[in-house]
Amino acid sequence: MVCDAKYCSNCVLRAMGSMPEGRKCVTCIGYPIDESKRAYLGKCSRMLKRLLNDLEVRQIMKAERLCEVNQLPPEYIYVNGRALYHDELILLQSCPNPPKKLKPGNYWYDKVSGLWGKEGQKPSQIISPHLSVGGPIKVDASNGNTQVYINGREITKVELRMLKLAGVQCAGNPHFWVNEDGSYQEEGQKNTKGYIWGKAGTKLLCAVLSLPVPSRSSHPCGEQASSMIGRTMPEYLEQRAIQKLLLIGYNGSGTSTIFKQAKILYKDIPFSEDEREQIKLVIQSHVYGYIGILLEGRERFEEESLNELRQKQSCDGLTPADAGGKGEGALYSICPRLKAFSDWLLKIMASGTLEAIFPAASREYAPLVEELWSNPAFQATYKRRSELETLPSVASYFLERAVEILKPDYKPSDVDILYAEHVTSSKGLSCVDFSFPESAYDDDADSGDLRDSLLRFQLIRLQSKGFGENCKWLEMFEDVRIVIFCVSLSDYDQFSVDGDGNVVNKMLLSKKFFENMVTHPTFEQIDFLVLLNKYDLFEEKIEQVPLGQCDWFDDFHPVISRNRSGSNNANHPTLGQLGFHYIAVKFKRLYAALTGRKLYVSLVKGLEPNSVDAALKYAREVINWEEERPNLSLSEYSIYSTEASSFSH
Ligand SMILES: Nc1nc2c(ncn2[C@@H]2O[C@H](COP(=O)(O)OP(=O)(O)OP(=O)(O)O)[C@@H](O)[C@H]2O)c(=O)[nH]1
Ligand SMILES: [Mg+2]
Repeated sequence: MVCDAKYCSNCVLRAMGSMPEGRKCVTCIGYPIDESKRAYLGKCSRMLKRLLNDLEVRQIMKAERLCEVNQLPPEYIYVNGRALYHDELILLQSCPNPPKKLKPGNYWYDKVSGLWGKEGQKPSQIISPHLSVGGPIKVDASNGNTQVYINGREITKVELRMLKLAGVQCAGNPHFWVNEDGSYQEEGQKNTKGYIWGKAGTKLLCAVLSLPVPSRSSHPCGEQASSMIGRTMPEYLEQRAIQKLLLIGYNGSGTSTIFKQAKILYKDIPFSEDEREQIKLVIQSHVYGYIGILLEGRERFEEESLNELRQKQSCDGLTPADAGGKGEGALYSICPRLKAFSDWLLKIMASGTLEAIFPAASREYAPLVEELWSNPAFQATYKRRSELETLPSVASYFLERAVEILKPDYKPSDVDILYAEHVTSSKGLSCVDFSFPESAYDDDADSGDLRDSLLRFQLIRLQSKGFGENCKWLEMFEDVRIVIFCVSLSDYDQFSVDGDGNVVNKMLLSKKFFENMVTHPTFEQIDFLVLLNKYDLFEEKIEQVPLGQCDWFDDFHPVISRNRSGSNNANHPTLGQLGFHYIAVKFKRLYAALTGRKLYVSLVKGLEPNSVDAALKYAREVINWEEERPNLSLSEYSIYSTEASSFSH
């Protein structure tokens, strides 16, 4: 702790004596510690644990942390440009919500709101307000250049971005007065204009932007999804910066599926009770929607078969009355009660208010759905569901269990949630933080594995629909460690309408989006990992539909061995494997041509947990390689500094 001496396990106890101040040579006792070692205070080494019993270790570590001489010297802490006095430091450390991991250095503190940060940097935390410590805050405390002010401090770009996204009017260089609860007003005015952290979305934004939000103790009822971030972890883990992974992809590429998989894989409670209740309603309204599509189809089939019947009759010279209007057309006809239900449902769907009928609908109509499901006309329609273009392919998964799902006491399973569409986030932005669980099977090196299990990651999913014309607000993701770009392999024969109203191949739309992203200035220095997703569908499809359906792939001429018969033999790759490698190379070449850099590519089956797990671990590897490069020359100390790691390139 003091002199950097190192001892072998035979001498260590003799050299340190009874350790009244923790680990120090006998001659160093009474002297302050080396500040660069402060982070190790109270964290016992393995060697000492071997030499002493549990109780002894605990006592020594406690002494090391708490003894007078090992405490932070107040004169090393500057707040708003002035060194602290002893009492001020005590006040700061003993307040209900103290700065985390206080180290010697220069800090700024906004006493009104409690915002706290390192001098020249954006806020890192919101601590207890109104503490009388340090000098008055300076305008340039955080080195902002936005001409927008909070409590006399010019705020940073990232804070301004957050304010704008949170809906705070920032035109005309305003000076805001922000209180500890987030209520704000313009300077010189009396009215509170709103609450900065009031909306759930704002907390999420702050999490993504690495900006602090008020701690739960000051907001006992403000339990939000994102306020879990950084709070469920033991404090020592927070010493490391969170590694952000940005997950993007063209519509339907599978980003929300991968996001949900990550939650299911890595969170003890992937979805809270509240979330499940919400998701249940979404799933139920989808199922009503699918039933509506089938009912619409039923009307069409009924009409078609009636028309056919009429044609046949007029050919035979009969009038409809002669035939009695019955016959084949009846296959698709339903009784008046079900017809009334059908009319009602189709009307609700047409008016776009399907979601509004919940949760009342599940109580009222569950028995009718049951009756409908066992109705022959409905079943006949269900058999022809592949003819209904608007029915998504996941519909069958839910429709098979429609009766159960539409009951009021239905509880969605994780797999239901995985398959359900549009349950991730309404705003197109969602994030989840996690650590890879320690695994006994993973690697041989146990310490490496442990280290990895302590690393924190944040997966941020951004829906492509939310991107503005020029992707301006992508800037807020400048500190992500990797961009995971998801592509649906099965899109190569699909078409969609682009922004200009043209019908374009979806793989080409994905490619265009990829080009826009990799050349975006924000991502200039950031690695990309392309996930070629939906490999399960692709494998099947490529056997039926040539890859050349997409113009970009028109030079795919695989050499197919005669006896490939779908085997996984490396000498006889399947058509699916050949196609995957071909497309991977296409993306790699495109990326190299645009950026001159190396692209990482991986194959994924989004609906299979193991596959997503492997893909995200691959992303972690890429980050690790990247990290080892610039950090080789830095001292051990910098590993623990949250600033040094990601922003050095
Ligand atoms: N068969 C198969 N289906 C998948 C796979 N990954 C995703 N899907 C399905 O593809 C559909 C679209 O996936 P999403 O995860 O919603 O895609 P998205 O990127 O969120 O797209 P948007 O919701 O349009 O933004 C869903 O019905 C998924 O269940 C996969 O690997 N295999
Ligand atoms: Mg989706």
